[in-house]
Amino acid sequence: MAASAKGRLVPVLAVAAALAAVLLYRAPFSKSLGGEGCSLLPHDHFWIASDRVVTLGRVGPAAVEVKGGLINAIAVGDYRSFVLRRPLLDYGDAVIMPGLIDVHAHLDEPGRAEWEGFSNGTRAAAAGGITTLVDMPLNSFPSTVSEETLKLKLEAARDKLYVDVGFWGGLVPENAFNPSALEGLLKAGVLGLKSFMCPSGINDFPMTNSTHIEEGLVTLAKYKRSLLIHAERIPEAEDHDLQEDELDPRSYMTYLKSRPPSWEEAAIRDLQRAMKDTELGGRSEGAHIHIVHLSDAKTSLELMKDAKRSGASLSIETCPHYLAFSSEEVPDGDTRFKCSPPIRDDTNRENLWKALLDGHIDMLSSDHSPSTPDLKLMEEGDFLRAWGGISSLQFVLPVTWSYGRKYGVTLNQLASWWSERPAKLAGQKNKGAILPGYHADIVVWKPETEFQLDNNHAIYHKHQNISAYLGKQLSGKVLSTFVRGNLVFAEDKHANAACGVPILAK
Ligand SMILES: NC(=O)N[C@H]1NC(=O)NC1=O
Ligand SMILES: [Zn+2]
Ligand SMILES: [Zn+2]
Repeated sequence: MAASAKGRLVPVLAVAAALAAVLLYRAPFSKSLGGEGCSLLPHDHFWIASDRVVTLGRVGPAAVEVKGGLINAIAVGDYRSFVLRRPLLDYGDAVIMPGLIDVHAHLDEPGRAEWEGFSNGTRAAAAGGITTLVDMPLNSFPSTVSEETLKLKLEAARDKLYVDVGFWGGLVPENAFNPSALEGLLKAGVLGLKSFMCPSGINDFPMTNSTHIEEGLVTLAKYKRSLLIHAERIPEAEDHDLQEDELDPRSYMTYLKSRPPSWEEAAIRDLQRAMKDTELGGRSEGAHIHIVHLSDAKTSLELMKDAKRSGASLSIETCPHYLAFSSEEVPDGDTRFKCSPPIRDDTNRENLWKALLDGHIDMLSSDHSPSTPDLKLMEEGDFLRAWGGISSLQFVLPVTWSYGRKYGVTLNQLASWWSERPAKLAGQKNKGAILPGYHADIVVWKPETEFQLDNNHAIYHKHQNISAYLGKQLSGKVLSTFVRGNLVFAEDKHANAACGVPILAK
């Protein structure tokens, strides 16, 4: 009777309730683990449920039916009183949320697999509840700037992906004025393009100016794809108040002053025409500009708010390290915190949170950009010469949650910043939410579980000691990660086979 009462809520349950043969797993479910191959579960059709399922804009008890890699049905309400025909993974009060989509990660393969690589990087992603990531076109060698180099990426990725991976291509001076080369790259399947407005630190990925960008956008408009921009530019009349002999390269302040907010501001000002071009009726209507890793929460942000108000197709991301850390707390010589644009002061950090909560910053990404430890120059602690990039991929969920609790961050906001909006940016129509018909890309996690991120913690990065988060106390443990219905990570174990797929735009 109880089941039929619930049947009013979700009719599918009335059908399920009539069927016998209940198989119930209660997580943790060690005995059920050990599936061969792609999934730690030996099932293709099952239900997962908990008291906190993030779906349909709400959080509450629900059961999610997974069938053939897709979400088949969602039954909201007191699922424990239902009788379900298929195996049910009952996660109790853990959170069931759409898997995270990280639109900004550097996996560095081919060419620099010793920095990270597809296998380690996607295992770290799975362990962190990330079910899709989009790889940046630089830091691998060669950079992904042509149809041919995309092919090399795909070859290098074969059989190494534990989560699904898409690819951004590079917009560089060599292809920016060559629409047929760009079309070749877009047709080959990159989800969009990425360019730098300052030196990237990678020789075969030169910077573009605003003219290159305006031209590239015209081609992107035809394909309705996005241009991601690293927006920092060295202003022409840089009045360096830094005297060479005053520089202490171990001081974080030296590094901070060497890349002031005016660099971000100069780039955004340069982009004003390009942003205008994306408006309805503009030269590049249909294209979209996405500013990666915003650090300056002041003038750069205000300029972009204006552009959005005028109708530009524009989105903004920031990264957990800009929300978690402030320049005041970066220890001198600790180059694990070096990234560009730099982590700024505490007031700026507060303003970034405010902009995110107010909806002016649209989404989050990791900008996971590790290197080998030697390039971090940890012994010298030289901020000016060390590799700039924060290693963080596995920890973005607990970091966002742990540092966001003070600001009252909700699970729905996490799902919007980490799944729904990134899916849209990457053009993934069936990812980014728990909804019928969508890919069963799901993270199950316990927000309340605290852990110390120390050397005893299983870290799947190639070089765990370069992560800026090491030593931090975090809250939020990932229990299970599903990619298209495959249980790819559970109980600190990965599935045997890497069954993530490359995502190519059509
Ligand atoms: N090349 C590269 O990964 N650069 C990244 N690192 C960083 O800190 N900011 C970036 O853009
Ligand atoms: Zn960048
Ligand atoms: Zn980056």
